[in-house]
Amino acid sequence: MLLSRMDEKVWKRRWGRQPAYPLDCTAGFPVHASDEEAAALERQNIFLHRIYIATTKPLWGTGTMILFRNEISGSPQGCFCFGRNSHMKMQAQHLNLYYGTHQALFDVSLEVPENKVVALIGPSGCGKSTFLRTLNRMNDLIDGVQIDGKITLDDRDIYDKDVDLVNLRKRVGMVFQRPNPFPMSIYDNVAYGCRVHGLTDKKRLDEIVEKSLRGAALWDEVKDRLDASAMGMSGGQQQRLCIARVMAVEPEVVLMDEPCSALDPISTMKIEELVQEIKKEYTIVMVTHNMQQAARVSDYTAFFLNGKLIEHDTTDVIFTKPHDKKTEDYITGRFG
Ligand SMILES: Nc1ncnc2c1ncn2[C@@H]1O[C@H](COP(=O)(O)OP(=O)(O)OP(=O)(O)O)[C@@H](O)[C@H]1O
Repeated sequence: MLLSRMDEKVWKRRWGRQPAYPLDCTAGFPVHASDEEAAALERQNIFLHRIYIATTKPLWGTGTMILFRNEISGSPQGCFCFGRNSHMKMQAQHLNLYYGTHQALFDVSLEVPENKVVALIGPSGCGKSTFLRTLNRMNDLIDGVQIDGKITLDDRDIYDKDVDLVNLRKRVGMVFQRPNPFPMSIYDNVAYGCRVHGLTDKKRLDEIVEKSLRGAALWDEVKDRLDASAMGMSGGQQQRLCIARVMAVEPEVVLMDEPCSALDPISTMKIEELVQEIKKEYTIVMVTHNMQQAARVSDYTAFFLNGKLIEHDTTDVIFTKPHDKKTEDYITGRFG
């Protein structure tokens, strides 16, 4: 008998908090029981006497999973997840990628929870940027790239034939390693994407430009020179401008490929603060070489090596008690 739902009042009384639905299980065994089955268990007090809590584990999401085992046999009986279980905004499943005959990604499966920051780490050439680019099909622009596997955005495969790439890249925006403002005014940089998508109303554009620049913590610095060229800004300002430009089209996911690698420490700090702030509204996947940065800004960390995803977990777990020796060696600077 497996538990997946219990009477909420009973649960609340016992655990002092509301259970979260839908429940799920990452432990690799099913958790389905009807309400009647769960209630029947409760009536018989089976929950109390025969099943005990064996493990609590933070989930790849935002919840905690309690795994129940049979007290006598020790076999898993089910699990219960509480806390809010994040919606998985994007999921890669068994992804392989080839540049011509060179295979750069091997069977990568990774979930990206909504409104979280996922850091991709690993030594140079391990496939972080390649993986990042698969999330909005930027690799399609490279000749000879072949992909198999699946990547979903809100459960829809982004590699389906009828997916509109312009719309996909609006929903999944990208900030590059080096700030790449367009050679035009600050205002026009931010308004660019909206205009491409057909927005011409000046008042609406003004609102969007201001909101995006505020969102990118840049408004106060540039509000009096919106018509000045973006090329005259500092590197850190340019990178925040690029983030504002992405935010202006209201993406759901923001991909960042080492967004601070060309920036000084103060600009880096500003971008990190910005990432913390904007994750309330966006889901962020960030490639970084900087371990401290991954530890500071991300909720989850995925470690890549030689095109393989070695492991992924909460950032806390990856940095304090990784499961794989290779991860530990990399985190502690023994290689890479
Ligand atoms: N356009 C390309 N054509 C052919 N091979 C490529 C291309 N881009 C990347 N690769 C190869 O794919 C592998 C993964 O590269 P990728 O740039 O994704 O790694 P990375 O982990 O992001 O590295 P870095 O940290 O140095 O940016 C490498 O072997 C690289 O040489």
